[in-house]
Amino acid sequence: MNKVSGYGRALKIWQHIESILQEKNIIYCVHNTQKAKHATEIVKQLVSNKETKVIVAVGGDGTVHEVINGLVGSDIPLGIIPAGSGNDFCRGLGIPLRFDKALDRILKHEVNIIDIGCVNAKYFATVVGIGFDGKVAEATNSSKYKIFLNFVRLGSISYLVGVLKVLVNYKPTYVELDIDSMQLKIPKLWLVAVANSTFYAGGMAICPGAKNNDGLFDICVVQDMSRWQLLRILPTVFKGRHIQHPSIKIFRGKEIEILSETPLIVHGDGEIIGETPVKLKIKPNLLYVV
Ligand SMILES: Nc1ncnc2c1ncn2[C@@H]1O[C@H](COP(=O)(O)OP(=O)(O)OP(=O)(O)O)[C@@H](O)[C@H]1O
Repeated sequence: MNKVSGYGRALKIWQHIESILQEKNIIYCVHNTQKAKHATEIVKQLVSNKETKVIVAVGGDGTVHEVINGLVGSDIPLGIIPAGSGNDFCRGLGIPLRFDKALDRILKHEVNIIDIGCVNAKYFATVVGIGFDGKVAEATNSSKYKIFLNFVRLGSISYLVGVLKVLVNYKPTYVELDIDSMQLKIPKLWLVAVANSTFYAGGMAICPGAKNNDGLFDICVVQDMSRWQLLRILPTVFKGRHIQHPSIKIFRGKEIEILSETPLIVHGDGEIIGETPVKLKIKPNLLYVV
């Protein structure tokens, strides 16, 4: 449980969840994260305990990201109580965003297996974003407006505000992109989004065809566009209609490498994970989820 997720929302949600668990006489044990990346350490310990039946992340996509990085390779399933700002992993899996419904789903215990992405030896569940996207994640995660928007229960639009802020000064750059055996040279790249599931940034359907059980990444490349054009297509991303624009291309592949003239910020599941160059690989059927 990450009480920082959703700027305090997670703690309130957990209190409700705990009373339901007690009412239903369900045996559980709660571990609170004390710092960034702590969830990975906690989960690594839990997977070696034979009593562990399900590991439930109570938090946002950042918490899920950390939990996955401790859980992959284990056959213990992951459940999620969405309590963050974006909750895009849940959207992609069809997990209800209401905590009580999400708990009902966990308690039904219908186990599915999904693919997981690997980026420079770290795992991610939803989308890795490079370039403009990385910059937006960086600006949003450390912003005061994210705190405010969470406070007024509008956390999911904080990434949208980040987009508008970064758009003013961001300069597209030259990038080389290898997708399996295909090589692309892109002179004015805004962003590359490599998706294991459809959504990022609080419900934007960046790769509307991405499925987390097909053994493939969907890759969205946005290039050679004016700021004004980018701004105009932004609302269409929520329905995935941006892919009809001639400057936006969707590819599919299993192994991707991205090289750039200047280092570009990379996020995975909304968490900053480094800079280019990056190598990505899909890992089919790696994570059990309920
Ligand atoms: N005790 C803690 N103190 C400070 N930060 C923490 C603590 N525990 C976890 N974190 C960090 O909190 C960050 C935010 O968590 P999370 O992503 O779950 O919430 P969110 O940002 O509100 O949601 P979303 O990612 O869906 O927008 C993560 O990067 C995680 O490393």
